[in-house]
Amino acid sequence: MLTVEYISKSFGALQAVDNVSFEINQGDIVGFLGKNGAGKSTLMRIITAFLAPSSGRVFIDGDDITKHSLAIRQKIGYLPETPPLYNNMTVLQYVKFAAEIKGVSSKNQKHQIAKTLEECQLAHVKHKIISTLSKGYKQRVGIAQAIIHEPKLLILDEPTSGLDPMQVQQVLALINQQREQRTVLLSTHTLPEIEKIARRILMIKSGQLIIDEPLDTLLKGKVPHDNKASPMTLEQVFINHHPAPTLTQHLSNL
Ligand SMILES: Nc1ncnc2c1ncn2[C@@H]1O[C@H](COP(=O)(O)OP(=O)(O)OP(=O)(O)O)[C@@H](O)[C@H]1O
Repeated sequence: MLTVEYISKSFGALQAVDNVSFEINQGDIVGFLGKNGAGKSTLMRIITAFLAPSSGRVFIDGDDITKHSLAIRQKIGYLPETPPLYNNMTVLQYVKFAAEIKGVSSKNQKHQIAKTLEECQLAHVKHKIISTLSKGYKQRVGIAQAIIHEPKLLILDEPTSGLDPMQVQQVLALINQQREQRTVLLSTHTLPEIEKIARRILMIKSGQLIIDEPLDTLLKGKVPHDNKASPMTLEQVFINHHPAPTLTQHLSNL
């Protein structure tokens, strides 16, 4: 359903995304991993048509996103790293506003808003002003605006960032519920948690895609440059691909 073909993006001399290609099928939950600055947000912004690539193309259901951008946006729900919330609105006002700008028909709005508030466990705070909510609730409001129009593809940029452990569990449970209805691509640094819900892992390093594998295969363990295989956690996989610099390398970077 999502095809990313040879995407590159430069900011001046910086190559933020470097010739990345992958496909995601309907119904997958895909964890998108990488160090800070690896290029995750940039790629997500390109997939959601918020940013134009320097080269390459993105297709959703076979349609080039640059050529069908309005229709395509209807198929995508996007939660950026900083949720686009209006803090002085109530939850209900904001979700209604999101429904309107995303083209939910007035006939369906009441039902759709109630369904989304229920799904995101926000019904009991619907009359609260967003600025008064905890970060976990705010993140769920961010997810509500992303799914209000029933998109087929949900792109979530670090949805668990800055949340306490309970809030992380709640947000991940909500994301996990989405698997029945949508394809989900989410970036995160909470690796033990993503290990519980993702089916597939993409890892990006310095703008390049270095891993695109089913989670099960990845956790069977294959140490780079080594033939040995032993089960490992996602955290170990990540660390193996991001070895700490040697003292000499560290000093030469100073
Ligand atoms: N608008 C921009 N102008 C210039 N450089 C940018 C811009 N957006 C991103 N970058 C740079 O591109 C690189 C990739 O950034 P990006 O935000 O995509 O990384 P990331 O993997 O999402 O990191 P994080 O986990 O910290 O959010 C970084 O070096 C960043 O500083």
